[in-house]
Amino acid sequence: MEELLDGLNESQQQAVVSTEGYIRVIAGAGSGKTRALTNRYAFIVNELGVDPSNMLSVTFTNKAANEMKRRVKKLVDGEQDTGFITTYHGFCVRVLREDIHRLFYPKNFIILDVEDQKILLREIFEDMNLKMNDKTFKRILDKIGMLKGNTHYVQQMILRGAMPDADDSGDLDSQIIQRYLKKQKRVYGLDFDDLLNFTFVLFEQYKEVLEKWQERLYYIQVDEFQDSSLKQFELVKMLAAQHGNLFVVGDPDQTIYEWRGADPKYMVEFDSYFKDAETIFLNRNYRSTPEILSLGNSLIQKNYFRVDKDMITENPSGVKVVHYHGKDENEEAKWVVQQIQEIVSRDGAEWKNIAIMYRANYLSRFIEQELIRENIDYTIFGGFKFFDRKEIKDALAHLRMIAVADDLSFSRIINVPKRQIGKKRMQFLRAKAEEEGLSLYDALKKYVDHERLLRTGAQSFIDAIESLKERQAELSVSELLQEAMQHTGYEAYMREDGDQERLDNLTELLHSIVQYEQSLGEDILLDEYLQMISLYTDDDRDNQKDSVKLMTIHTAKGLEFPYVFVVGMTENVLPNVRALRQRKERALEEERRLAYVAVTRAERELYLTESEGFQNGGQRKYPSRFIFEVNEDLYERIGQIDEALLEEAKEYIRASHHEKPIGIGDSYAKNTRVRHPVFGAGTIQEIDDKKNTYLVFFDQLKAPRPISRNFKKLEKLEE
Ligand SMILES: Nc1ncnc2c1ncn2[C@@H]1O[C@H](COP(=O)(O)OP(=O)(O)OP(=O)(O)O)[C@@H](O)[C@H]1O
Repeated sequence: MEELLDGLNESQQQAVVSTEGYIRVIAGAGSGKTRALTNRYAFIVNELGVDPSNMLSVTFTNKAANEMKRRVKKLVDGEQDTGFITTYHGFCVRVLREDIHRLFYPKNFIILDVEDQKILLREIFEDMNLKMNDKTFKRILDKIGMLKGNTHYVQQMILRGAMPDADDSGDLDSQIIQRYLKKQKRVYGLDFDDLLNFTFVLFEQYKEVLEKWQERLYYIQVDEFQDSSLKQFELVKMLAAQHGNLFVVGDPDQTIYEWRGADPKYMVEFDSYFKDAETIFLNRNYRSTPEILSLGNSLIQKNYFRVDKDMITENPSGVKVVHYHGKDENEEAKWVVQQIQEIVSRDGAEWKNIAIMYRANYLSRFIEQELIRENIDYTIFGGFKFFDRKEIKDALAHLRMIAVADDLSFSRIINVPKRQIGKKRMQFLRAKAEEEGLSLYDALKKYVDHERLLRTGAQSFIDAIESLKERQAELSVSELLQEAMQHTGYEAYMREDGDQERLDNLTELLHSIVQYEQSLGEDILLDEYLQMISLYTDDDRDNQKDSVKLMTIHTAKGLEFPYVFVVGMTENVLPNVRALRQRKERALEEERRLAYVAVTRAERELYLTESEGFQNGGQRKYPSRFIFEVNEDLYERIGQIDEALLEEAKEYIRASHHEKPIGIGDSYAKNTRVRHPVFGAGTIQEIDDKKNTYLVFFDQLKAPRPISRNFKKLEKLEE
């Protein structure tokens, strides 16, 4: 027990031992929530004697899940199954693998990523003789996403047997979408939205399945809860209903996915959903110097819709934060790269200790050019879609052929390398498969001696796959992949192709599997591996190489680096002008939270940079309002901003957007009784006009808290 509490502060310890009931932990940036969550998991297993299969631990990414598994394994008996440390989607896959047959889907359904979705759409476009381009794809994918915003469509997909022929009566887009659903059903593929929706439908229609999971999961904990969507919240709420143990951790100030449905409200109003909910605050930051933290605090205070909480730190003082202003993009890039070189030679820092962050992918370009010029090795996180690369998808399709032999994987590799099975022969196979209700692979096996398939590589392909299928149990996943690449001739084909980068990528894939096998310390099953990979998203790339790391702020979530550069801090970029146009003041707050996330990634030194010039639309570039919002004493400025430009910038900012959200809360008099969504009831003790705050003495807290007068959720209590 001591071991699990050792080195934790009082609030962290409280979080670890709070196992029963509904509990929310509001944990600020760098406050050690990962450590608290991991130790809590171990506490429940080791000290309460609960089996890990009775516990669900939801993380935001697969990478976070793997990291947590690794840490948990060190604390609990290594043999324990940690399969329920997973993402929302990963959990849904578990549920569906057990019971999806009730919805007339096979248990080995496949998971479709965006690339797979595009392949299906491409086929449809071909069938319908339509021209395709990226824009149409995106439009259709967006529409499909909208259709899948609720569960109504699921009913249509789960009807027993094949779906009826596409109805060609609607407009073109809806015809495409109908065909898409039908194709999806044919390959038994579920995309990310389906995973959640099918789970909901399953739970709704088969109460016993829901009850089974409710019964099984005694303890549920959720990380990054501020970024949960309504559906995700409902899912955990439903699951926790039986045993009533739901523990959520998050930081409302770091909600950065509102644009895709996340809502910090479930965190902020947690106690209105669950009456006896307890709240624990983690507000000691272990990551950053006081200089960096104060700047973060000063920035995020400008948000109206938030729970007021200042982070504190006992870390030793460091250097001041720097705002660099350059005369043009070139100068900005040069300055950043020069600083990086200085940091390395001055502090003996490693390249990988340095991160460059930006609001949008395209902003990496000007920095990249300079890094290349100076011969500095760098890696782009996220933007580089490793698992979307052709050779990687091909390699994984081979593994899928061994595991499920689904039509998508089959179509992908049957003629790579060339086996003389082109369009015509594929049409023949498709027709046979359709007529007889077979998969393409089964149709190939059945008709391999048919004259249409003579003089093709069909037989040797079948032999290779079948022999690997037989040996599946005795080989590890990495061995299977290696053998598949050899026996099917894929590796030889790659070698002939001569693209070294592709070969390197294949080696890297193999390497990553070996590493994964080793880090888990247990054998993984092929099915499990494939499932994990198909749930991977861009956020999950891990990279230990000693190189400077470049990434968008979204990708930086949850990470930390000794030295951080936030580049392109220009008005209209951060805050992003399009987001502002679409969602007005809500977006401005989200943009500010993004800036806050970026700033709070830094441990020792933080640099905010921007430069003059013109934006794409011809608009003059101004420094971001977020720089002006921060108290000036908190940073040092390098580079001269002309008076005129400064005035122009401030005028532009004043004029362009609402200064304050509409409908700000009323003004209350001294001694008014109020209710706060997190702190509960309290009395206004004083009003500070200068800071525009109320000093409120909350009944359940020992010291008063300053609450912004603009905070909308401070309600008057009628007593
Ligand atoms: N009790 C502690 N004593 C010393 N260091 C700690 C303690 N708790 C956490 N840390 C360290 O503080 C840093 C931040 O912790 P962690 O990454 O868990 O923060 P977080 O709350 O997830 O942050 P964020 O939400 O900003 O991503 C880590 O380097 C961690 O090792």
